[in-house]
Amino acid sequence: MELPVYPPLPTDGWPTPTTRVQAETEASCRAFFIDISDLPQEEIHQLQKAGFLDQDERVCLLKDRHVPYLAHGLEFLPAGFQSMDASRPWFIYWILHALEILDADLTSFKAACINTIKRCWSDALGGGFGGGILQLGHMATTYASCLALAIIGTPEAYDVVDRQALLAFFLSLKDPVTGAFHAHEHGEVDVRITYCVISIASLYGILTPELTFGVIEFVAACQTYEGGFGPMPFQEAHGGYTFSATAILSISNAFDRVNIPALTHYVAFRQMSVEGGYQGRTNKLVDGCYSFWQGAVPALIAQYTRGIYVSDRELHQRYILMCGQQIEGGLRDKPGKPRDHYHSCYVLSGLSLSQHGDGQVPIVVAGSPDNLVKPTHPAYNISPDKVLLIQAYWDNKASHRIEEVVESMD
Ligand SMILES: CC(C)=CCC/C(C)=C/CC/C(C)=C/COP(=O)(O)OP(=O)(O)O
Ligand SMILES: [Zn+2]
Repeated sequence: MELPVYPPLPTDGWPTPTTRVQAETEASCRAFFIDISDLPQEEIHQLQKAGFLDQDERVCLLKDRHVPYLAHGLEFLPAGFQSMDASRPWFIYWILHALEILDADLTSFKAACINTIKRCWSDALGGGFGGGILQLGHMATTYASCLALAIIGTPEAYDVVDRQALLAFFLSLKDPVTGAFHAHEHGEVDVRITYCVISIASLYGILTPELTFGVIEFVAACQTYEGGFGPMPFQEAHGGYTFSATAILSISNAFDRVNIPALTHYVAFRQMSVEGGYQGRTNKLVDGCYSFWQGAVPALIAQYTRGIYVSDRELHQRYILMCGQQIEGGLRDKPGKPRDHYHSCYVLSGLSLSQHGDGQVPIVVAGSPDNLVKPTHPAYNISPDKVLLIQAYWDNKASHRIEEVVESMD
């Protein structure tokens, strides 16, 4: 008689449920990796008619379907998204950024986006932008609001932000023990929220020593034995936090404070060898949003990886194009999952980074050459031009202010 194994193994023949779902995911991706040379001519014609293949039988980014899906999301959300009423600035950021990557015209949305974000400022409730009108200010929705205004990129948009009130809001949520930041009063403290503060403060010209005090020490303490970063010291490394930590280090020019070879190893091994996309953490499944959260790291550390860009960019783009697109428009986590605006934003951001790298490596465009999209800044995830524009805007204001003071002294 065969002896039992404690605890009992699953009865479906797989050693663990994790092994089973990984194998299922690989199989579902393989089904999408069409080898054109294997297809009958009739099927090729159908895929060309559907817009998925171009005349030369190369896979296409369905720009003409993603743009209307995204634009429609600003004006209408299905009932199933009701719980997202506390995420209005997030929708605005996700959609505007995805549209800017696709080089769509944002003009007709700008005024209503500015009006919505303006009304989310939470004056009576302690400052910050909330997730909706009359909602408590929160660091994550403040981050999304300020990024959306930076994408809109006009003085009217920038001036929605009272920078002194914003700085006061940030400082009110600084944790005196760790130097990191709370998401809201009594809320969680982690490296993601700290990234929200550091990136917005650096875009809005308010990155003061009081704000940055202790931040790099906190970030360095979040690096784990795997080489990635967790939300807090001694917690599991994950793509969302690894991006946040790496972007803070990039903005602060502080890579000398962490173990870069370990980080390089971590991010290189989060790219899945069969699927081509990224997993969020070790032994978990591929997901399109990590095309950005993990996929930004090779760009952020490119100058420290001895001329090697630590991502297989062709394989990555194959995952995005063949597994990440919904044929009706919109992008997704993986085959079998429905499209949504969060994934549309981060899958396209990941595609852009995979194509452009850190801006110093040659561009790689998999599939049709028309798949080329606009670049995104790997640390801020808005257009690099919009980063320069907003930073120049505050610099100019500061120099005008200095001129006024000097003139008043004459
Ligand atoms: C700047 C900013 C707002 C950053 C957000 C970063 C981010 C995406 C964090 C993810 C947090 C997390 C622990 C997800 C795990 O979810 P899961 O267990 O469902 O997913 P998994 O299986 O892929 O790990
Ligand atoms: Zn995801």
